[in-house]
Amino acid sequence: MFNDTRVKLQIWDTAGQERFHTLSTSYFRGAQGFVLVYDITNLKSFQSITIWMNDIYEKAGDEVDVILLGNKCDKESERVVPKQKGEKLAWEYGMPFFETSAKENVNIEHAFSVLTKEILEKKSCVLHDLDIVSLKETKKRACCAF
Ligand SMILES: Nc1nc2c(ncn2[C@@H]2O[C@H](COP(=O)(O)OP(=O)(O)OP(=O)(O)O)[C@@H](O)[C@H]2O)c(=O)[nH]1
Repeated sequence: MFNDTRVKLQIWDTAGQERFHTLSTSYFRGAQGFVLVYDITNLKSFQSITIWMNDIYEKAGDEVDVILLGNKCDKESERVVPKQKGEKLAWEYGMPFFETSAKENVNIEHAFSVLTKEILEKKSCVLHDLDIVSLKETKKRACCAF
């Protein structure tokens, strides 16, 4: 629930396709938000984030909302990606960042709430803009009719 509005999320998991970098463009088309997840115990997964960001910008546009998650934060002893590196990367792209643990349910709900809120805020902005456009158009038509 956001401001008394019930929101239904439709979440698509890439189900391993990302390993071959063969994600169908239908994953990007029409998506309003992206959750980019790396594994804090796997450097390669962190390094791939930049490639995915470029893909998202290219295929979904730079207006789309993205959040970055460093998952498996319960495995502190196996960590190879410092938290600051995740924070810095997220800062460079201007996106929210959280370390999460899907296993221990750390920050998962919060992360999705933040993404949902960003999407909703953007949507209400667009609707507001559309209102302004249609108002202007109505006025113009009225003017021409005289
Ligand atoms: N310790 C720990 N293990 C996790 C966490 N999240 C996922 N795992 C484990 O990591 C492995 C991979 O998890 P998946 O959810 O299949 O990861 P994925 O990247 O979505 O895998 P694909 O769907 O094949 O792309 C599984 O063994 C999970 O149990 C976490 O937060 N902590």
